[in-house]
Amino acid sequence: MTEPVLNKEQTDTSIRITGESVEGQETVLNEGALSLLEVLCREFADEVPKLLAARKAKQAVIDGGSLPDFLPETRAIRDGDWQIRGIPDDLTDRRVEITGPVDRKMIINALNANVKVFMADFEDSLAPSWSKVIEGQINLRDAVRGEIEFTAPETGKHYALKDDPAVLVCRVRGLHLIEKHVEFNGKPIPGSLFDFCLYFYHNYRQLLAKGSGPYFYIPKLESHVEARWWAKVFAFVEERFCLTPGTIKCTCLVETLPAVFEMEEILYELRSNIVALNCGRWDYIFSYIKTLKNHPDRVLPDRQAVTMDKPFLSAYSRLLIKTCHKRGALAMGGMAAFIPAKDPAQNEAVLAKVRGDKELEARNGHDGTWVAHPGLADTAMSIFNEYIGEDHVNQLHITRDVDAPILARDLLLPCDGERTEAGMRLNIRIALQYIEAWINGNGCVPIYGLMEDAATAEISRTSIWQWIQHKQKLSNGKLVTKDLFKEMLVEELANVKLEVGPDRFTRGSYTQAAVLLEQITTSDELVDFLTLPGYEILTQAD
Ligand SMILES: CC(=O)SCCNC(=O)CCNC(=O)[C@H](O)C(C)(C)COP(=O)(O)OP(=O)(O)OC[C@H]1O[C@@H](n2cnc3c(N)ncnc32)[C@H](O)[C@@H]1OP(=O)(O)O
Ligand SMILES: O=CC(=O)O
Ligand SMILES: [Mg+2]
Repeated sequence: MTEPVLNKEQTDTSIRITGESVEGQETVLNEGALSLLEVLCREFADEVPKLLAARKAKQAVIDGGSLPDFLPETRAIRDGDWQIRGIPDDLTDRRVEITGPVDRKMIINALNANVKVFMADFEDSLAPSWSKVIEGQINLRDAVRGEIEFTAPETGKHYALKDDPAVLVCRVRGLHLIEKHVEFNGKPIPGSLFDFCLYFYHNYRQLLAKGSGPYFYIPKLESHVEARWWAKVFAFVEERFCLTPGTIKCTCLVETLPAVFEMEEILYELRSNIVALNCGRWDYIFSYIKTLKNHPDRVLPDRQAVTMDKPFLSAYSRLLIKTCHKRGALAMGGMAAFIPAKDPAQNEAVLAKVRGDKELEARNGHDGTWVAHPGLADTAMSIFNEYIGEDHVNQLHITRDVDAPILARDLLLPCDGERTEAGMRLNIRIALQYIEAWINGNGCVPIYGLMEDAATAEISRTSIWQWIQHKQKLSNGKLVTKDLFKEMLVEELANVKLEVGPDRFTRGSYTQAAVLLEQITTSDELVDFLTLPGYEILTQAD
């Protein structure tokens, strides 16, 4: 049965759609979905600015010289004997998950890849223009119904789902992002509520009917109070749709420094709905820079030197595993940013790096990992197969009980490594090219053989900001200043022009990207997320 269609600005609810019409939007912006969106906004939207303000208040204390620590007031939760509610059958084996934006062709490729799960991303890898967000929901709706097909206009190649596709998990936007094309009572609504509402509403019945369920990845949480907000959203929706409590399942990324100190509490707040935590290492590194931005002894080296074997990152991975397994939750690893190279010899080197990274995760006791590209799925799969063995489907039995306790100071250890001119210039070129892609609607791009998305690019631009603020000397003795950065920016913009060629450069928005990069790198206040000013540019014509 088709539901009534609502056109731009014509709802009888307090929800107002201000975005331009997108082809096919009537299938996802229908009366039922908008009516759920309205109640969700009425119940929960007002709390989001308060949660964001609480982040700022906590940050002010750390900026004043304190370091993050485990919370004394929640000790009883950490000491208590409790478990999460349980893991549905189709989420017990997550040894390899592919991630990718909600582009139609990529969704089909991802669901067909040799992986257990596909994380369909409205976050780090998506520049959330109105059309991309709506098309993404249409694509996922079609995918859930097994009706997704695509023919590439350039090649004529036809894409369709194979039998037995990967399990679908939808990553919604973080709490800091708004969806400005939808207003509730005259104000833009939280992007997270929009993504959650549409994916849930259009797919929960079909997913449950085939033995799966409405599964979500929740990004960039900073506290258990934010987790409580999500728990309330889930419980509210379950009750409204007469679903058994715990039908909605989520995996939370632990990808901010504040959140690593509240992992037990996050699991506890969401214990009815949560099945796993995930080491979102790239945002975590970005958050380490951001959270400790006033601490001169915590300045990071070149981005390439910040690898998962560094003590502070190793402590993060091991504590996450220990915490999850104690509570019956899975502990997912993260993303190696390498992507396959066309040249076979170079590709061997890429696969060796991916193998090393995945072995470290599997050896630590992670239950699964992420790959950015189907060409890496077999490599990750073979490593996790080896560690998980024939008798298990995950590593929940690895409790890490014999490890020495992991303390706050382990999570906060400074990271050694050089700060080089080459590293600074590379950060500039990466940030420039990524911002240029993002403001033109492409949230994930290959740059110099690596996958770059919002999280990796944040590291590049905040590293430079941090080096300027803390008057770092590069390994060649040069002092990092705003002026040095500006000089390098001009030079690296010229280098990017040489690399991409004059045609691409002229067609693109590199100068606009350089202006934004200069603003956010030389401002004394650290801009919270590059996607906030980026979103203004991305949507300025709307
Ligand atoms: C920090 C984090 O949050 S990590 C999570 C967010 N990041 C991501 O999800 C990264 C997703 N990955 C990607 O977007 C892409 O792999 C990129 C942009 C890095 C590279 O893309 P491309 O340059 O197009 O890769 P390439 O040309 O090698 O692709 C080959 C094929 O694999 C497909 N492919 C590549 N990556 C993916 C993916 N993640 N999912 C599905 N299909 C993919 C391409 O669509 C292409 O298909 P085709 O041969 O049918 O045309
Ligand atoms: O979302 C993942 C990350 O590494 O950031
Ligand atoms: Mg992230």
